[in-house]
Amino acid sequence: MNKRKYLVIDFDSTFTRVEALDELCDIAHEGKSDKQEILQKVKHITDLAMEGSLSFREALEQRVDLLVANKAHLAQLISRLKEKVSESFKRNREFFEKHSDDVLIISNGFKDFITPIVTAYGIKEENIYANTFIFDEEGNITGFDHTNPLSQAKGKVKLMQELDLADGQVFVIGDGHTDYEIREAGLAHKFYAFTENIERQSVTQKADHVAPSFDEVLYVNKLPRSISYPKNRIKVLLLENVHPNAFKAFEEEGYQVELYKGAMDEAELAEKIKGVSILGIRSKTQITKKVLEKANRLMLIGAFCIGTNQIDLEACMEKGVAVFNAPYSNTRSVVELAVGEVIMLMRNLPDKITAMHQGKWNKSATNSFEVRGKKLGIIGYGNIGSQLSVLAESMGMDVYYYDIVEKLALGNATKCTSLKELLNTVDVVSLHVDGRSENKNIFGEKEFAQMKDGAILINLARGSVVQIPALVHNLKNGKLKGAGIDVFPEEPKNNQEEFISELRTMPNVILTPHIGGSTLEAQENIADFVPGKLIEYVNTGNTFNSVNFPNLQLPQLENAHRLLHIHKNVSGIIAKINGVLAQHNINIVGQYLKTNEQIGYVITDIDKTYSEEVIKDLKSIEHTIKFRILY
Ligand SMILES: NC(=O)C1=CN([C@@H]2O[C@H](COP(=O)(O)OP(=O)(O)OC[C@H]3O[C@@H](n4cnc5c(N)ncnc54)[C@H](O)[C@@H]3O)[C@@H](O)[C@H]2O)C=CC1
Ligand SMILES: O=C(O)CCC(=O)C(=O)O
Repeated sequence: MNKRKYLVIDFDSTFTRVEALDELCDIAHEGKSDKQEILQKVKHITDLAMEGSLSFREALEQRVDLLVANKAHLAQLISRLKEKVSESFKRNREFFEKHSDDVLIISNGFKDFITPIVTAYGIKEENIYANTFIFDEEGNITGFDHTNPLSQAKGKVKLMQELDLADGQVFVIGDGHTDYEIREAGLAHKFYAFTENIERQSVTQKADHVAPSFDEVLYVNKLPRSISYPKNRIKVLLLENVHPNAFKAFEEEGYQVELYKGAMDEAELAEKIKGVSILGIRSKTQITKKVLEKANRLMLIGAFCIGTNQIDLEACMEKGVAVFNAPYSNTRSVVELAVGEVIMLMRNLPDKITAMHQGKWNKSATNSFEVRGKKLGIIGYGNIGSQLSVLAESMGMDVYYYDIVEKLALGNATKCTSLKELLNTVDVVSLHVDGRSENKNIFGEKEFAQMKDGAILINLARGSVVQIPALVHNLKNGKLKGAGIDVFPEEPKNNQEEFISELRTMPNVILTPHIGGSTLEAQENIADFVPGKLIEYVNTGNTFNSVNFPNLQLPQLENAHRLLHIHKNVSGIIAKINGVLAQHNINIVGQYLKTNEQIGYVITDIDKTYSEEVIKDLKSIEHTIKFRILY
């Protein structure tokens, strides 16, 4: 038979985010000149007691003496504490209401302010154990009831002995040493160090389990809870120095986040990816089958950039890993760099600048031209290419473009029907195709030969697109006037590795370390955009804008549980899902399906009551890739 489970919960810094006596002191000393000094003293005493370096009785006496508070201050404190209930307790109100017989508040604080706060959550008044203040006739706090065991050292232990909860399992949840003492005395089965508000190493190291939220306690004990999966269990790994806003967004959501400056190679990442639910990368990290094989918990990859050619999107799909990118956030930055390079190269500036640094004064107009009236050829008229078109035209350039799909010309741009036509026509070629595998090496000797003599090449797209030996050859033989290259077939993994390329030291060549999108604005935009997409997928299942999943935009989940089923795209899966639900008499509130060639994604919102059996049956439908429940 399942034993009864008692939850013994601390109040200060656990049920509420704050220490109530600190708050009371703050209220009572409002407007007084020594407020800060007294507050610091009270906080210091609280910390000493929590860490176990000062006996509780002594700490309590010292703090109550410093308070100088009265009943009116207590009323203000209660209003303040109502706003400061810990988030994970707040969202599990239903649990307290339904399990009120098994929840006990045992605190070294005071009933005078604890009772109104916790009873509002359905906790029974008779299950609240705490101290009580003594007041004088004017309502001033003059002391506390010294006979109460909770006002004494090891008070919680004494009280637990008196309570005798031997008919059940006892789980203590708290942030302080006095909570651990119950477990130490053998009066609890487990001590959960609660770290949602404060983490004390002296306490966590003694705990059976560290609980960053109350959801965690409920989850590990298989108790009903308001959210399907504790957010603190979601591990996020961010590589390649993504902007700190991304770290902040995930941390604020309650996830565990780890940040690395550089990229990782396959072996390193295959090791590191274990246990990670969300991976954030930029353009350097290769997500291969080998990495994915080791990714035992991975549900999401965020590309903090535009290109996703570094990710094996199909393998991700087969594993049920959704991928999102930032399709617009850095486009302007790339366009501005392209514009700058067109001007620089037309004026032969890289050579002029190098000469000046060597002390050579070469004032001459030879080989220097305006961009006005020159012909710019854009290959790949997507988000970047078309934006460049507009800016280049505004500088007086004649724009030509070539794309493999039909694209509407912006402004006065001229569409070319073949790559050859474009190459034969223009003075500057700027590459803005994506890094799909078909684009590997598409620009080689044949294409250079089709360019006008003295033309310029700019590649801010992908290093795999241009054949470097052919580029070097055509720079050396003077066919090209110059080049601006930001991306390379082999790029260093981090800023410590050397950049090795035949292009180094070539005349009139701008070499940049893949920084087309590296402006503070772009990185901030990306870090504001991508985490939002990933968090939304975790919380709602929304895949709108995913680059590899069928795109489903979903309504808010209200008063229902959501079943997310990812499966191989074979016929009859939705019928099987509905068959299981019908067999268990479950009412479907809403259902959404989208497929692509490889996978199907079905979302089913159902009434809240169902058994574990339903979940087991849904998970075991043949061809299921991933299944999860959301509430
Ligand atoms: N250097 C850097 O830091 C950055 C580089 N990029 C690169 O720029 C690429 C383009 O970005 P967006 O314009 O946002 O992508 P996009 O997807 O909007 O545009 C790419 C365009 O290229 C066309 N295309 C593909 N292959 C082609 C081919 N062989 N010939 C002609 N057209 C072809 C596509 O049809 C599409 O219209 C990204 O995929 C990424 O690789 C993007 C951002 C920063
Ligand atoms: O900034 C980066 O790391 C990569 C930029 C890029 O190439 C992209 O957005 O596709």
